[in-house]
Amino acid sequence: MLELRAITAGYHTKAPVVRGASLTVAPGESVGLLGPSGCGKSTLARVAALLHRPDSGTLLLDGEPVRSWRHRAPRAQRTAFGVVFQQPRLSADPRLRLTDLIAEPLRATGRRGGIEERVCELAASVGLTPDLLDRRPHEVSDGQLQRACLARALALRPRWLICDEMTAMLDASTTAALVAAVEDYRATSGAGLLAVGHDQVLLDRWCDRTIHWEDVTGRTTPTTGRLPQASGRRQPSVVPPAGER
Ligand SMILES: Nc1ncnc2c1ncn2[C@@H]1O[C@H](COP(=O)(O)OP(=O)(O)OP(=O)(O)O)[C@@H](O)[C@H]1O
Repeated sequence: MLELRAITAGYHTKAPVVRGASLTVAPGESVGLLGPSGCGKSTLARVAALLHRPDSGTLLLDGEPVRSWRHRAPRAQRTAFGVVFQQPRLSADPRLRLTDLIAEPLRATGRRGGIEERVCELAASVGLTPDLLDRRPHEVSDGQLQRACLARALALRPRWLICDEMTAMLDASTTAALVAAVEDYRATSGAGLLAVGHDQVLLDRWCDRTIHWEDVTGRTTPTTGRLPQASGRRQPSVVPPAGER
């Protein structure tokens, strides 16, 4: 269980951007987090992934309070998370070939043997063809680079996936392919998912439940279900609804 309780966090202690946020993701559950731009979703997602220390509040991982963040967190906790961000070009070292980008977590955790095979397996799981693996980030499209970033996030077989607007820059078919790759991984691993985004249609179709920022900060109860017709936004037919996968 991943539990955030009354988290307050930000970049200046006198002016936190997240105040008293609480949410829970059960093992194997997929939760969508919706909210307007700038409300603090990414900050909260970074707290959940142990990448940003909160000013106050509690993060419980399988019932154990997390006491350290970033490199100070125990390896077993750090590697329990796979994180994919919105902008792959900001999270990929431009000097690395995609094969080395995907292998980064394997090398960082001291794996010696079988790295090449594991990279090939991961690349295939996200739909990256072998010819792309020798290229550097500037030689591939945003969608191809995001596939590599997802493969990197899956490299250590995380128990929790945090996807922070993973598909915001991508077209419908690449979005569908990435969501399918995440769901295939979750189906075999039982990993839980926190998917942050602006697109309620996508999150409703992808996740078991969708929570709104106001709910996370404590005023109403979580919601599920479909976007009202009045929104006027089309549902991307390429992403099967939760429950039909
Ligand atoms: N590293 C940082 N230093 C200072 N302020 C920051 C930093 N990162 C984000 N902020 C500020 O914190 C607030 C919340 O940002 P955050 O990225 O968490 O919001 P968000 O809901 O994810 O937004 P979006 O949907 O546009 O990505 C914003 O006002 C932003 O300007």
